[in-house]
Order: sequence, then C-alpha cells, then structure tokens
Amino acid sequence: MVSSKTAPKTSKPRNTKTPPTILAVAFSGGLDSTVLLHATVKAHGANNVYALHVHHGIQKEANQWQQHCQAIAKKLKCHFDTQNVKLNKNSNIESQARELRYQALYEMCEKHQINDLLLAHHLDDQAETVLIQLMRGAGVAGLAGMPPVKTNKTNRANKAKNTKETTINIWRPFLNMRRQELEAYAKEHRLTWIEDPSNQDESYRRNAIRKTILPALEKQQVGATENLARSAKHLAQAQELLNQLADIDLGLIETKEGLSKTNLIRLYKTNQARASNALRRWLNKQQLSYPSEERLTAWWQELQQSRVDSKLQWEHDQQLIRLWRGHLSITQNINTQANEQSGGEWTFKKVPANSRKPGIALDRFEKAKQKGLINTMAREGGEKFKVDAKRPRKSLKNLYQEANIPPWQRNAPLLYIGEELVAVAGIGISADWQTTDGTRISPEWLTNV
Ligand SMILES: Nc1ncnc2c1ncn2[C@@H]1O[C@H](COP(=O)(O)OP(=O)(O)OP(=O)(O)O)[C@@H](O)[C@H]1O
Repeated sequence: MVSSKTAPKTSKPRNTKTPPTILAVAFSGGLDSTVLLHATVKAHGANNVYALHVHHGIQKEANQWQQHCQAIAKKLKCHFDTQNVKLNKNSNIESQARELRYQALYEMCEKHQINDLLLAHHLDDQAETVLIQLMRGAGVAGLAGMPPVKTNKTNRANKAKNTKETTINIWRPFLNMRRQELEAYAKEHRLTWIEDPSNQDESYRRNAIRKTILPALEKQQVGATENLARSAKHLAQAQELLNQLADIDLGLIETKEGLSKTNLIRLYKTNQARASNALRRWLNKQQLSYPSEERLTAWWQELQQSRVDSKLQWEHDQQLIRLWRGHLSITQNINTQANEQSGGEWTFKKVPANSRKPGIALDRFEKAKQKGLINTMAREGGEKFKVDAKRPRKSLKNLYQEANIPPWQRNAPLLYIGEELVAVAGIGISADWQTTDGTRISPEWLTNV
C-alpha cells in the first residue's frame, strides 16, 4: 500500500529514448485524473506535461468542466489542450463517448507529437471492469481487464487521412492503487475536482457495480475488489500465452497474401479452439476487435462450405475481411469504399541515376505538365494497354488477372497524358512512354488504406 504521503507513482516511461519526455494526462477534471495530473506535474515538471481534456457536450455542465480543467492546468503551470466531440444521441452513449474520447486524445497527442498518454484508471475501476466483462460472458482477453501499459498505433481512420502513423503508449500508473488512496492524496494536497452527477446514476451499469454490487461482495469476502483485480492479472498472463500459441500457429497459416484458407481450415478440423484463437489474434494484430462468438461461428461455417475459388466478404469493425484466391485479407474501410477511386493519389518520384527502373523521361513529362495534359480518369472498361514494347496490347482486365491484382485494387484511377493512357497502378508505364535512360520520373499510385 502506498501512504497518502507518497505521491502516486506516475512512473513512466522506461522505454523512452530522448529526454525530456513529454507526457500527456487524460484530464477529465474528476478526482482521479486531478490526482494524476498533480502527481505527474510534481514528478516530471510542469513544462513536460500536457493536460488533455475532451469536451463531450453530453452534460449541461460540460462547458464549465472544460473551463475548470483549463484553470487547473493554468494553476499547475502545465500545458493544456481540449477537443470537442459530437455524440450521436441515438446510439449507445457510453461506448460512443469512450471511443470518441480515445480518438480525440490520440489526435491531440499527434498534434503535439506526444507518444505517452497517462490515464487515471485505478484498482477499483479494474475490479468493476472484470465484473462487467464477466456479466457479458467475456473470454480470457476481456477478463484480463485493462492493461497497465499498451502500445497503440494510430488507427486506420487516421491512416486513411494520410497522416503519418504514430505510436502512442497508453499508461495506467494507478492500476494498483485503491480509490481511497487517491482521495487521501487529493485531500492532503487540497485539490479541487469536479463531481460528475451522472456518476451517482445507478441506471449506468458501472455505477451500480461501484455503489451496490462491489460493497455487497466485500461484505461476503473482505478484499473482493483487490482479488478481482488480481484475477485480471492472472488472466492477462494466460492471454499472453494464448497469443504466443497463436503466433506459432499463424506462422504456418499466414502468407503475404493473407491467411491461407486451406491451412486455417486444416487447423480448425484438428483443434477448433486453437484455430479461433489464431484468427482472433490475426484480427487483433491488425487493430480489429475480437468478433462475437456468434459471428465467429458463422464465419467458420461459411469458410468450411466455400469452394476453392469462392469469394467471401465480411464486414467487421468497419473493415472488410475478404476471401480471394484462397486467402483471407483485410481491406478497405467500408466508409471509404464508396470513395474507392479517391482512396489514394498518384505520386511522381525521380528514379535514382543508378537504378534500372523504367520511368517517363522528365523533360517529356514536364512539357506535358506545363500544357496541363496530365490527368486521371476512372476505369471505364475495355481499355487496352501495352507495357512491353515487344508484346501486343492487352485489355486491362487480362493484365490485372496476369498480375494477380485483387478486384478491389483494380479501381485506382488511370493516369493519362492527353488522350493517352500512360500508367496503370500495379501494372506499369505504357511502352510508348517508358524509358530506362536519362533523368526520369516514376508514377506510383499510393493508397491511403
Ligand atoms: N472528458 C475527458 N477528457 C479527458 N480524459 C478523460 C475524460 N474522461 C475520462 N478521461 C480519462 O479516462 C479515465 C477513465 O475515465 P472514467 O470515465 O472512468 O473517469 P472519470 O470518472 O470521468 O474521471 P476521473 O478518472 O478523473 O475521476 C480518466 O481517469 C481520465 O484519465
């Protein structure tokens, strides 16, 4: 136990390389994150700390809270930033608020080039999470609760905006501390914080667990709260082992085209639990959530029934999982699918002098550019193209098939100079325009997803 005299450890950050590390604290203005901000500023220096607040706009007091947070940051002399998010009142407010909150916090971290974000979750929060997961019938991963540290790459939504991928470490330095310890610290340092009235509303499951269920469990078993959090640690270890097993299995199933259906089904037939474990891990590694048991069962059925050349397509977590040519792969965000043709851009890079790579002669290209002749057009069907001067022109359809380009990657806009088709993504440069001599540029289609 840590006495209230001791500042709660906000120990970060062992694996950071270049001091001074700038830390961000997710600051709601509530008791826990107020203690976290105060302790972090004390330990790391105000100039190295950002307080980040998300304005949800759900409560009528939201503006006051934002002002309060800004005032506290000013008093502590640390940096402050805030972002508003807009909730859709028609869907689950709690989970939506959480998702948008993380999104906003990551965006603010990216904006200030911060790689370490601290959250004020504590041991009581962990115990509540374990109970909630138990009630939902979660598996090992869910029952492992919140990890003390987790590294996140900024998500696919950001990637689609063509921003650089950032790594953000999420730290929960209070995960071993009880709520009472934080309260004692706050009193000792005369901190002021916001009491969110909705924390009293027991129609929210988490509040009911905190106010009624955990105290009842404590009556039955002293230390029940700490024990629940301890179980979470055991299960986190068990999950680690499951991940290691999945990685061994994926080593045999995963290829550069995706997951081999044949090998996946082979594993499924010898050991269903192991195959599901591998599939879940594969999704998780690509930052997709675990599918429900019901969904997973449906996928297995479809996969088993599919023929060798079948095409399947599942929507999951706003992504598409596709089976094509015997491999499962994750593709486009369904939100950007309608926009497939603009899901990327043509870039023009100079070919290095010592390279044998073909390109378009720079002076020819520049002339065309000055005349405004360079343009792109969507594929209409029936286009013919010749990359190899010694071979006849072929239809794009044939060329795509020969090059094994999956159907959903065949929609990149075609590059024209005037009326002439000069480059096709994944295929190459027209024989009439390509050269391997002199200063030249290479047109390349870069996808955002
Ligand atoms: N609006 C917000 N802006 C910034 N960070 C937030 C916000 N809401 C929550 N957080 C962060 O997420 C953590 C967990 O959220 P949770 O809803 O459990 O906390 P809270 O009860 O709102 O506030 P606190 O943890 O400060 O008492 C908080 O400790 C805080 O670090």
